[in-house]
Amino acid sequence: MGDQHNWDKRVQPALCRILDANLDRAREGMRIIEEWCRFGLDSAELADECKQLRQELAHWHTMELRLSRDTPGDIGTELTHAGEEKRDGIDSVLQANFCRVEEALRVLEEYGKIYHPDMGVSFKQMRYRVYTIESRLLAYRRYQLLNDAYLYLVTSPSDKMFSIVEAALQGGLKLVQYRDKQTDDETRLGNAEKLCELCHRYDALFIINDRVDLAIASQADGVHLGQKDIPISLARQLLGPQRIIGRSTTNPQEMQKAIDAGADYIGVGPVYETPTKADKPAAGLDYVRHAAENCTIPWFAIGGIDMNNFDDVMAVGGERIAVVRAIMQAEQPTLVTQYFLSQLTRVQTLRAYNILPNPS
Ligand SMILES: Cc1ncc(COP(=O)(O)OP(=O)(O)O)c(N)n1
Ligand SMILES: Cc1nc(C(=O)O)sc1CCOP(=O)(O)O
Ligand SMILES: [Mg+2]
Repeated sequence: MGDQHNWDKRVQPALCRILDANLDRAREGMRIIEEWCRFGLDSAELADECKQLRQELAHWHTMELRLSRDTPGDIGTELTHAGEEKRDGIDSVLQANFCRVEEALRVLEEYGKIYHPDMGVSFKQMRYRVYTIESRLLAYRRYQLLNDAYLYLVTSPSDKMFSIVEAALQGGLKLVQYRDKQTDDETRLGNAEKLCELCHRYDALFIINDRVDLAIASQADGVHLGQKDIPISLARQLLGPQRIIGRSTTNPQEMQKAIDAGADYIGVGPVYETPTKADKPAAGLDYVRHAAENCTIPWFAIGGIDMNNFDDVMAVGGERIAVVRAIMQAEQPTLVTQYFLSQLTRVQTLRAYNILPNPS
């Protein structure tokens, strides 16, 4: 009986300290995530969900738990590891804090079960809500980046592929597609993983041409499918709602079908004949005009676009462009990227002020 009493006297304060420390950890982590949802993504809905979770955590953070705190006597305050000091960008801040919150909630769930009958279930539910926020936040961010991307680089095989892509990213590019019809799958997967890491380092989206399996394996942000690739509905089943799916279109019927099937963006082309896709006859500027008037999702004019004919594409309503050779074969990919981006912004601004008439 005496032993039991002594044991309880030791366990109870330790339990309270564990719960107090992990409630703090979870609340702080949630706050960091909430700030990004609010100021970085402008998402009132996600910020509100984070806030509600913080409030539920606060509800469990009772005076008894707070009073158990003994910071000077906590041997853990001195313990850090290298990973805590290093953050490469927003993604790594968010990832670190999601891990922190999820771990803390797991600790709260396990130890909470012996402190209060409702604690285990409550923290388990919170942990699943955090997983959902994590997935939604990733998807939200992807779609926001897609919406903001006006220039799309589609790669072609080159010994200098990585340095060209990096140069374009340094110029401000935010959307890259890995297109490679020549290499074996092992090399393709290796290239895709490397490009994905590179793009994410620059906060840019990474899409894979044709191959859903490689998109999943390389953690790409999405896939681009042509008319002869698998249907969008199947790709959606495989990729889920959080990854981007693009579709090539050559005429108004294909455009409408892609929109109805749930494509996130479409390619509109080939605007001009192009050696990069020699087997496809040009769809021409009329199709660009049609897309400008009717397309309800982001669309990229593609095929033979360069600095010389850029204005012609804009004159019929072009808003976003996708290019291969114009950047992959440029002597100065950073400068060409900057040129296109500045021109695309200029067109947007002139249209917003009605200075550049919208084509009829
Ligand atoms: C942005 C963009 N638009 C169109 C295409 C062409 O896709 P597809 O018709 O499947 O032809 P391939 O590129 O696979 O030869 C694209 N890749 N990207
Ligand atoms: C890959 C591709 N798809 C096209 C389509 O219209 O579907 S045109 C194209 C190639 C575009 O290359 P470049 O910018 O070198 O002309
Ligand atoms: Mg294809």
